[in-house]
Amino acid sequence: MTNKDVEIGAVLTRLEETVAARRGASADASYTASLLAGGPQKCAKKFGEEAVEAALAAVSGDKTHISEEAADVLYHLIVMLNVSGITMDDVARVLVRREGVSGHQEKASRQ
Ligand SMILES: N=c1c2ncn([C@@H]3O[C@H](COP(=O)(O)OP(=O)(O)OP(=O)(O)O)[C@@H](O)[C@H]3O)c2ncn1[C@@H]1O[C@H](COP(=O)(O)O)[C@@H](O)[C@H]1O
Repeated sequence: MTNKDVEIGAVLTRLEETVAARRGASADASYTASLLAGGPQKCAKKFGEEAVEAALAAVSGDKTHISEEAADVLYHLIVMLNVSGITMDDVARVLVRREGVSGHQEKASRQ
């Protein structure tokens, strides 16, 4: 495995492409296809469960467990975004817009 193979942007892009390619695949052969077939509700439920599991892992302090649960969260986030018609580029654009804006500053601007 090279450094480029594990570069987070490249990994997430490959995962997003794999998830998109599973649309319409057999739910028996593909776990992703089974989630997508369940629609936004099923994907959101699964994402929520994985997010809670990651939070519990963070409290445990076990670094391997945290990394594994975080990977589950990212996978389920990408599935949930796909079923909602949102791309990672859409999310990236929001993050870029926020760059340099403190959370405190952003919150104050809403009040
Ligand atoms: N990255 C992942 C990935 N991370 C987690 N998971 C699955 O997410 C599920 C996590 O849910 P749980 O821990 O609650 O396990 P579970 O109880 O078996 O799940 P449920 O029956 O409750 O849905 C497990 O089944 C994991 O295998 C993933 N499944 C697939 N991928 C990627 O998606 C690709 C395509 O997978 P398929 O669609 O299955 O071909 C794979 O090659 C991987 O790259």
